[in-house]
Amino acid sequence: MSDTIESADAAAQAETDAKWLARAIELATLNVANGGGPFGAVVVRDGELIAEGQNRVTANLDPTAHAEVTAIRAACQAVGQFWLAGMTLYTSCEPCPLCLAASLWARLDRVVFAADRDDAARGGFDDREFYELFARDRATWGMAVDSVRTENAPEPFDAWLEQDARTDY
Ligand SMILES: Nc1nc2[nH]cnc2c(=O)[nH]1
Repeated sequence: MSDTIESADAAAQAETDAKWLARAIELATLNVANGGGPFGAVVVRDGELIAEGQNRVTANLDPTAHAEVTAIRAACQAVGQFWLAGMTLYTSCEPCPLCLAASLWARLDRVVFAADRDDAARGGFDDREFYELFARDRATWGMAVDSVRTENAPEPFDAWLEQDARTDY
């Protein structure tokens, strides 16, 4: 590809990214006005909006209802699949570890964010704190994570592997 075509492609991509990030940021700010957290996200495929999401943690009494997770759930419902390969998640803020893992599980092609974990920290959110936590030994966490390996612990996986009709994901 020539340098000219490459830079034209990059410019078009930057314009597309800016457009969808603007919508994600708009959703985030609207959510604050409605009493929710300052996070919004959209899922896009081939230039088409598939789904939108806003943070619903306090509204739904659901600590996992982050904007990205809400958008991923809505997108999966919209396309009737549990994977989002070929799609991009645009989010108003860097995904926290939960949202990043959800993006990996959803098999998204790409994640694009505007504000970052430092902006979130300024707002009083623990995103950066949790990234730092994952980098440390679990023994240093405030939450105990204990492994109790019972004799039958592997049984569900035996059942899974023996299940010919299973749906892999
Ligand atoms: N990226 C992101 N970080 C958060 N931290 C708390 N809630 C959220 C959310 O919805 N999205």
